[in-house]
Amino acid sequence: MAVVGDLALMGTKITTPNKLIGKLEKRVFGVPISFSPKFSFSHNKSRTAIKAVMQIEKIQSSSELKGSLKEGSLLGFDVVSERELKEKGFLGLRKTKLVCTIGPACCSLDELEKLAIAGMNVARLNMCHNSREWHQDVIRKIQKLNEEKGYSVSIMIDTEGNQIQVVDHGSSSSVKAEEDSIWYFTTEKFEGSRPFTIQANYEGFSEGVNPGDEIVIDGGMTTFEVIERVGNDLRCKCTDPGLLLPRAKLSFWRDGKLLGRDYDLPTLSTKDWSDIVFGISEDIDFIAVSFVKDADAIKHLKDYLASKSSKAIKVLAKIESLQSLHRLEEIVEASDGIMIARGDLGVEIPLEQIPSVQEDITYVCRQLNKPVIVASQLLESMVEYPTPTRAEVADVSEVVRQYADALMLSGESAIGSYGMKALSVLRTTSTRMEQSCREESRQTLLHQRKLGVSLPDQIAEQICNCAVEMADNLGVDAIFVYTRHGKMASLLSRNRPNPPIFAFTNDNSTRMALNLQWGVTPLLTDLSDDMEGNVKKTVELIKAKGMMKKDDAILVVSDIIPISTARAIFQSIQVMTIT
Ligand SMILES: Nc1ncnc2c1ncn2[C@@H]1O[C@H](COP(=O)(O)OP(=O)(O)OP(=O)(O)O)[C@@H](O)[C@H]1O
Ligand SMILES: CC(=O)C(=O)O
Ligand SMILES: [K+]
Ligand SMILES: [Mg+2]
Repeated sequence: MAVVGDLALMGTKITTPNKLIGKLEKRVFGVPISFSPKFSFSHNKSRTAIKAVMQIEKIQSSSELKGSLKEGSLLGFDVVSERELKEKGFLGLRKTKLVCTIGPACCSLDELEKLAIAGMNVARLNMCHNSREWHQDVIRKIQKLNEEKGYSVSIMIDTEGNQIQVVDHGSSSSVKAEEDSIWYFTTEKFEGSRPFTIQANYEGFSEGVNPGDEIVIDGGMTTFEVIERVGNDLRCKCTDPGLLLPRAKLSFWRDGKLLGRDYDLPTLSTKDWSDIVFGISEDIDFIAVSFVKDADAIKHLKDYLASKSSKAIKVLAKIESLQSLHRLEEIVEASDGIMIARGDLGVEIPLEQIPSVQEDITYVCRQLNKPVIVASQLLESMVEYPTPTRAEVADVSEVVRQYADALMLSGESAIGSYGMKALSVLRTTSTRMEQSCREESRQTLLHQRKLGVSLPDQIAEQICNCAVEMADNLGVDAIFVYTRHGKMASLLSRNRPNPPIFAFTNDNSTRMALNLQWGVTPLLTDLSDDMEGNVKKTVELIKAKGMMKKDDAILVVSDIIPISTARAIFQSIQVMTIT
């Protein structure tokens, strides 16, 4: 071991394998590692010493490691990551996660397995559609694939939510509204055919709506002008002809602005609660809450889950209304992640605002360390056609360039004829853009919107910020993190490092939650209080699978490991080379 310098902060000796000295001197010590003055490395809490130590040390040869292997130790690599790693090496692992909406076009065991093989990390079930039995069947098929065939696909349910929409427009398919045709909007149920009548789902839909206001269908598919009120009903003229689809969404506008009406509809309806209870009983991993207005519903649901489910089901807030944009930060803070639901968002804000709103939400999520999914119409043309438009590929690339955690398919996989192809377009496009981001050293650009020292746990945040800076500067092959609840893994991911992050956890719900996190490959394994033992064991297991070779360099970050005797919490960064 060679001593290359003191880290002035703590007077800790920094030691490093000889191979890395050159790189270290030039690239780590050449670039100042800055620490916030607020940050203190060592302080005492009553009866608990918290100590953060940064050490770089060489871990010795494989024969030494072998001795620490416990018989029967397992390393929960999913078959897809394992294959990808063997084929493409550490740097070839895709970082951006992929979510697929499951629907009639992809719900057989065989089709679900094909999606899993093609890289689906999370399966989304939209509770707006289909029966309870259908959803249960899909969930069980995915769990069967995970258990019996070694995949690791997380399951998300997406609530129906409360929104104003068409329940009946006189047809089971789409209906054309012609220019100047007169239509009746009502909540009254009608039997059989009643031409030019649209039944809305909510009694109060016309409250506060005046003659002269506009009803916009599905964000601009068709537009009507209100001519008169007849009781609760509205008589309207079609001013912009177009299509009325089943379950089309209605929004109300005055003088070019959305009519901001508080409908007094709860974010989670009775049906949503019943779907949530169902989801808990089926052991799902994520609940995406539709039409979130503020943080209250999210907090309420999280409290409920904490009391009802032993597993940590993650709650994602869908940003798809104007109201949610006004309360963005509090919603992001309260939730475990965000979905930018561009479909409904485009009903509430002008379409040209979506790209910048998407960028802003993505930025807030990274600052607050919450994973973010960009959803809807990424490859919409592929619902019908086998190739995407160039503009769609450019959109997907832009999402990847913005470092969103995940991309989502909706109709493309649920009802489209080319779901597998669409997933493969997401995979190849994201891999390509990730590669060019690395090549162009976009880290520099990334740092222009520098991560602040903003999170409550400053020690963990600083350790992870420094660890990623080191990992990139040293050009290590992988980052290993040992984490029980996934916090350190997500803090590393937040910095969007060049090398992949292998997150070793002993908690299966942490593993399934990390499936949504950019650049993280979660692995289920036993963890003991002996940090050194954990590292040795996992390295050896990965070596045994032929995934690591001599001279590979790995940066190791450990989460909070209680050392029983000292009652201390120990967090560290280590660098090791495989000999
Ligand atoms: N489980 C399902 N069964 C039948 N059709 C489905 C199912 N899931 C999705 N679809 C179909 O796929 C299309 C797109 O799916 P998705 O649910 O993602 O869109 P969405 O309506 O924009 O979502 P949301 O209602 O959450 O805003 C839907 O219009 C629906 O026709
Ligand atoms: C995904 C979704 O709910 C939307 O885009 O509206
Ligand atoms: K939904
Ligand atoms: Mg929606």
